[in-house]
Amino acid sequence: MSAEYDVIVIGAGPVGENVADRAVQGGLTVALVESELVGGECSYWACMPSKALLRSGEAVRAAERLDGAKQAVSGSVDVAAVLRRRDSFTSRWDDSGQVEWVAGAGIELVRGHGVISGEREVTVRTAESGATADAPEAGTVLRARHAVVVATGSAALLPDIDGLAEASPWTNREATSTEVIPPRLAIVGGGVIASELATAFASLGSQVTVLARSGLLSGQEPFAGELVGDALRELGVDLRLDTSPASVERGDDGVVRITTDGGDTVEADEILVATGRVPRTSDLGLDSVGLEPGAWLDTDDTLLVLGADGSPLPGEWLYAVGDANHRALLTHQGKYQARAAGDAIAARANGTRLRDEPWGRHAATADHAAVPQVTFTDPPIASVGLTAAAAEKQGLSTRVVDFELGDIAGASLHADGYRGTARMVVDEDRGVLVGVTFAGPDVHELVHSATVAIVGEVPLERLWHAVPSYPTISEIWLRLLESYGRSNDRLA
Ligand SMILES: Cc1cc2nc3c(=O)[nH]c(=O)nc-3n(C[C@H](O)[C@H](O)[C@H](O)COP(=O)(O)OP(=O)(O)OC[C@H]3O[C@@H](n4cnc5c(N)ncnc54)[C@H](O)[C@@H]3O)c2cc1C
Ligand SMILES: NC(=O)c1ccc[n+]([C@@H]2O[C@H](COP(=O)([O-])OP(=O)(O)OC[C@H]3O[C@@H](n4cnc5c(N)ncnc54)[C@H](O)[C@@H]3O)[C@@H](O)[C@H]2O)c1
Repeated sequence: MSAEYDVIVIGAGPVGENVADRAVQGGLTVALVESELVGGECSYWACMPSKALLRSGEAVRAAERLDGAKQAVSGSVDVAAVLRRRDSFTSRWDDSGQVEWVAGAGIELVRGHGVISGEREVTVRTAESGATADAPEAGTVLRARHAVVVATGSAALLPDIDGLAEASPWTNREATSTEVIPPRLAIVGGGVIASELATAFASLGSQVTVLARSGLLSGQEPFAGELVGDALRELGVDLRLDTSPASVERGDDGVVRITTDGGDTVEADEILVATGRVPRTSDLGLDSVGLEPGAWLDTDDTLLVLGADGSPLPGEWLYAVGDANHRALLTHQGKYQARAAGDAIAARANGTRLRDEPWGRHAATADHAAVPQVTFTDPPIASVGLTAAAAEKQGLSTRVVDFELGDIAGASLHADGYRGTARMVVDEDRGVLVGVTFAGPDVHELVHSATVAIVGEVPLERLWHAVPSYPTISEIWLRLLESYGRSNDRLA
């Protein structure tokens, strides 16, 4: 069986859904191929359930930090209610709502595992078709008139640790969909997933031990990891930094015993691996078009896949968006790429003008300059652009300004004993911001102001005229600019 469409998208996560939608809006016909649930990792095992597991504990602690409110808080988080709320956000792992959206958007959903079987050709394997990795030809063949888009996302990386694979470790999937809060949970890793899920499970009553090879959140400003580390310790988490498991064993009693590289032993009921991601490109037929199976897919800024010679494949037909291209492993950034790619495919197909210059409609320029991220720890870390260290590494002439958030009137009103730090990194040659980090309670929503300033390349002289309201935490902007200006001609 075969069928022809203008565009075939492999993977119906948030990013695949968006690229398909944009291509349809550009007047093209689109088949969207999905092997599991429409909505992808983000909806069912990542962003949504993890935030649902975190939010109730955060709300309770926010009240506990505030005199007058803390007296109203009795008891602890209701675990069963939190799990019910998580279940409602994942629609109990039922994708019919998203399937309905796909149909309403005019996209043709094809269930099954998509494999690139040649130029502009995808073979979809289903259990019924009898196709296998060795005999993929038994599947349904889809042909694309214009483009094939890889939006297959990423999966948890399982590090090569003696005994780990045999110990039935949890990945983000088991952790975010669990019905049981393990009394003792060991988490391997010190990045965003480890920090968020340590916060969530400690709030839900687990005794959590974190084994992190380096510090916490090491890709972010150093004060972020320090603040989150202190908060995790206050939640009772046993933080073992500069530590990795040397071996892991699950005994007949079900208990996981971890021997660390320092020779210590940690016992736990479950072990969660949060040590990074691998692309879901190993069984995707990449070798059929000269690409390396299992690798992240490099792209240009219109998201066209680049071959080994650094140029798009002949005929410019293969795109990669979202986690699969490793530009930024974040839903919002993948969806931004999807808008650029979907519109670029339509422009190329319709022969209309391609705006692929930096910051043009069809170029994902922000991936290089202004990627925002909120780490939903308690307190959260909200950052965009470059850290001070990354800016220095790029050879920029920078000035770094820090200010304690607790010294802002709005912050001290917001929570008693408010503790947090903000940093802005200024490119001194251009007089604009290249990076901003806020670390403190309820800073999540502040980050978009910084994103606008960076993307708009707003000169600091002009930013000075963006007056934050009193008494809000946004007054951090005034304090950062005052601190910068007092010893700098630009704002003197
Ligand atoms: C625990 C956790 C928490 C996170 N929290 C956040 C957050 O708060 N905010 C944020 O921005 N990001 C967060 N992320 C990252 C976010 O989940 C990813 O960046 C996002 O899911 C990427 O979207 P995607 O569409 O590229 O891939 P995915 O969401 O992984 O979707 C890919 C889809 O492709 C399908 N697929 C794969 N291969 C094939 C094939 N061959 N044929 C057919 N279908 C296929 C898969 O079944 C899946 O449905 C989190 C990640 C984790 C693990
Ligand atoms: N709120 C959000 O935006 C959010 C939430 C979760 C995940 N994500 C995305 O998911 C991606 C993956 O997150 P992640 O936390 O898995 O990866 P990561 O790359 O951020 O962190 C991996 C961590 O594991 C540690 N590590 C690696 N091997 C180890 C070992 N053998 N022993 C001990 N520690 C080890 C590393 O030192 C590092 O701290 C992130 O890049 C992020 O973009 C985003």
